[in-house]
Amino acid sequence: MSEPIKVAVLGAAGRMGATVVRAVEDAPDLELVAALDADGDLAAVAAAGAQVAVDFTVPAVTEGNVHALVDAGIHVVVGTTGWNDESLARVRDHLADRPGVGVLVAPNFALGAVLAMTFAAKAARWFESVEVVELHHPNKIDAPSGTARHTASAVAAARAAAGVGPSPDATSEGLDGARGADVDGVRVHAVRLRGLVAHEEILLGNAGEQLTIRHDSFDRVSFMPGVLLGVRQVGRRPGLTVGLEHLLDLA
Ligand SMILES: NC(=O)C1=CN([C@@H]2O[C@H](COP(=O)(O)OP(=O)(O)OC[C@H]3O[C@@H](n4cnc5c(N)ncnc54)[C@H](OP(=O)(O)O)[C@@H]3O)[C@@H](O)[C@H]2O)C=CC1
Ligand SMILES: O=C(O)C1=N[C@H](C(=O)O)C[C@H](O)C1
Repeated sequence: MSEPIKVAVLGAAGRMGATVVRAVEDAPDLELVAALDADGDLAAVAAAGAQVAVDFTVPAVTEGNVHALVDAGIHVVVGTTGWNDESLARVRDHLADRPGVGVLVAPNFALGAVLAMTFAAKAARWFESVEVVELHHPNKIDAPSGTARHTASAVAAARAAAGVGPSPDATSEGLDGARGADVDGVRVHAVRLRGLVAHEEILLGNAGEQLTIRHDSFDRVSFMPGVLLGVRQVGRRPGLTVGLEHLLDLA
């Protein structure tokens, strides 16, 4: 058997980070060499000989972590949300100067969530109306979720490519926020409720019919197969990859 991949986890005391630490420790082909939290020194990741770092921290620090790790020649798997076109472009530019280094940014590592997004994008051109509802635990700091943003963008791109116009909406008065956030022209609604983990519904409507695509993560272990797939593959994918769908042959 070949040498195990040396892995560091950033945000290791968090809900996701702690789950990733356990998953890496349980994987015979991976070796946990560093586990850092907010008070940790990023230099410890390179000092420990990490080949791949997994980032589940907070939107305010994740981009800085990625740039520092890329400088150190360490591949990065990022689950932290809050990324946008500009921050992704900065990482893509940085990687152009570091050939051989791979970064995977995925808003959702649950296989079912990736499939739900893919199915929604495929269905979107055939329906007059599409809206996205995401439902999460109330400790989540960003809204709407990274998954919902990624889904809405994919739906919008698929509709634009097919020449389908915006969902009909006669709303001309009401309270601010009642129609949710506008992501590339697709309405996205965020629910925060004690007891939930991570859930998403894509509602697609035509006259006389509705298709609902729903995914539920009941436990954070649901994200682990995708995270470990990313850890195993990121070193073989130089440059920036956005979305787990690219590793699943679904893009
Ligand atoms: N891609 C995916 O599949 C998934 C993505 N997520 C995303 O992952 C992120 C984390 O979620 P979750 O685990 O629930 O959040 P938590 O708040 O539980 O965890 C975040 C952790 O990061 C730590 N942290 C803050 N700053 C730093 C830093 N500079 N270096 C290292 N660690 C730091 C925090 O420490 P402290 O509390 O001390 O500040 C905390 O322990 C979110 O953006 C969430 O949206 C979540 C689930 C799945
Ligand atoms: O914060 C969470 O919990 C989650 N965050 C990700 C997101 O914002 O999409 C993924 C999943 O929904 C869980």
